[in-house]
Amino acid sequence: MAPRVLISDQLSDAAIQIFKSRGVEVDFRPELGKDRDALLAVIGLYDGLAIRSATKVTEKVIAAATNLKVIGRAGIGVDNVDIPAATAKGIIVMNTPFGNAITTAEHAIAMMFSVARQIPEANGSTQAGKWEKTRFMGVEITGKVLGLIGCGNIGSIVAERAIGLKMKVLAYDPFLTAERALDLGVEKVDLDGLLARADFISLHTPLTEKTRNIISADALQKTKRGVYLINCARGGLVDEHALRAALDSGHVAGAAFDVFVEEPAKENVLFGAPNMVCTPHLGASTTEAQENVALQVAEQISDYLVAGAVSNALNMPSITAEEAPRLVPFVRLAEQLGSFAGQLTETGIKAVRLEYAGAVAEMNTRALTAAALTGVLTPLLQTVNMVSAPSIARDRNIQVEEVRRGQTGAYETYIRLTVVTDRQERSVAGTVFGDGKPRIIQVKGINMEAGLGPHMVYITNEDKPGFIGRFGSLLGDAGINIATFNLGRTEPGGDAIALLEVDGEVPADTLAAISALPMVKQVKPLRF
Ligand SMILES: NC(=O)c1ccc[n+]([C@@H]2O[C@H](COP(=O)([O-])OP(=O)(O)OC[C@H]3O[C@@H](n4cnc5c(N)ncnc54)[C@H](O)[C@@H]3O)[C@@H](O)[C@H]2O)c1
Ligand SMILES: O=C(O)CC[C@@H](O)C(=O)O
Repeated sequence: MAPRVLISDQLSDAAIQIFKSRGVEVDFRPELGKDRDALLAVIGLYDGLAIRSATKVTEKVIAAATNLKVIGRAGIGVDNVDIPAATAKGIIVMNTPFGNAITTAEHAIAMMFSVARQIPEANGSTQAGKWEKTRFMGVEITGKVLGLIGCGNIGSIVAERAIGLKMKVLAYDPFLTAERALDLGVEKVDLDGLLARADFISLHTPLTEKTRNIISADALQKTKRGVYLINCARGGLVDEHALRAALDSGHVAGAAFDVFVEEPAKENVLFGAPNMVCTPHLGASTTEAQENVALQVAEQISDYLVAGAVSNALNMPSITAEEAPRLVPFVRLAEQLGSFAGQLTETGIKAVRLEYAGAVAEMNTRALTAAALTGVLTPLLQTVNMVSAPSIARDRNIQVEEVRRGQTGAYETYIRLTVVTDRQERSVAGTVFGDGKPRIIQVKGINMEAGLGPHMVYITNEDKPGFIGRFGSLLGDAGINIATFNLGRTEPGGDAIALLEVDGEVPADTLAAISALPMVKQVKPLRF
């Protein structure tokens, strides 16, 4: 059945064409972004959801989204999506991090000129027939200092444009490296240094607990008298009440805001302040940017739903469309190894260690580790997948370790998974053969070779004569057919293991009878 996607915000037509051309069924219902109850009523029908900023994907929406696999944000900010809730439910959240960056940077520059020359007010006054030539005295930006708070995708484009306009650019961004600052031609400074020196300040960070009110009343006091403030990033980065006071007192000469604490901003403390320029979150609103983000989001959602490729996900490692087909058998192997160990683990897990050797060490091991953790956790939890497993492991303080090395043994590819509990370490290793099928090749360091089917039985026993015959009779008496039988042992007469595929579920009394055989140490039915 073709996957179904809902577009619940205004998105360029380009997205619809892409979905259709990829064989994805698409419903374009932008009215649902503003009607939560209507969205709740239908969201259960969809595998994918494409949004901009109007749709609020809350915990409640996610709880109702029983089939949803992916949420794609045509844009950058994902503050309208409850990512922890989506992650916990195994839903991928993607954005399009570059598609509207130039457009938004241009908006910030346009806002800087607008406020420096009071263009909106001068426009209103002129068209009202007032011709107030002496009222609108502006400032030049040439030679002025622009302070950027946040110098990522958009901030760095603003920096390039501002340098082209002959401004001196300072940047405060804890994640900006000295090399990148040098490349961009900006001076990396601390926040207080920026506040003290900037003639214009432009914000380009996400809204986080660290950046909320980064421009507070206190920060405003540290700025130069006559400073201009531009915010085309997120409402909440600036304390709006403190800014209003600073505009009224004339300490801040002007401010240009595209974003507000509450949106849509129908009323706001900043409205009507002296030299305040406002736009209704138009930063990304150009034909070019909207086409870019719509195309990108539709491609990303389709790639995931149709081919399993993951790009620009905020809660899952990326998997390219090219690598997806090669990765799939290893994802299956990693998940099976995890599931094998997870089903045998009965006490709290302290750590999971993954060793990748040979060609698989060069693959996307983050994705494989996510698959292995899914396998480990699935027997313990109701719903877990590659999206939610790493965060569940983190929440439960399970230490996850990855080791990668070249080929060491006979197998071209080799993955060993070890689960560490308070009581013991249990490891299981596997490979993928040329037929693309995963095989188990080692359990507890004992070599063997077994494929995994839906019903398996795992036995540890002493390597003594008579075990196979008695064990086979017990299964035969219960009417259970053996499909495959694989054995391994440390040494003749030492520890032995048996891994069988059977054609149905083994009844509990048969398992009990097997477990009562004198040489048997452990019997465990496994499901895959
Ligand atoms: N107005 C609009 O329509 C519009 C359009 C696109 C993006 N945006 C917003 O613009 C902002 C920037 O987007 P981007 O694509 O450049 O993001 P980005 O992730 O590329 O850059 C953000 C930068 O902020 C920095 N940063 C994080 N925490 C910081 C802190 N405490 N102090 C200083 N810097 C910090 C990061 O290191 C990063 O370099 C986002 O909030 C995004 O949602 C708005
Ligand atoms: O979709 C929009 O118009 C705004 C997008 C912008 O806020 C973003 O974060 O990408």
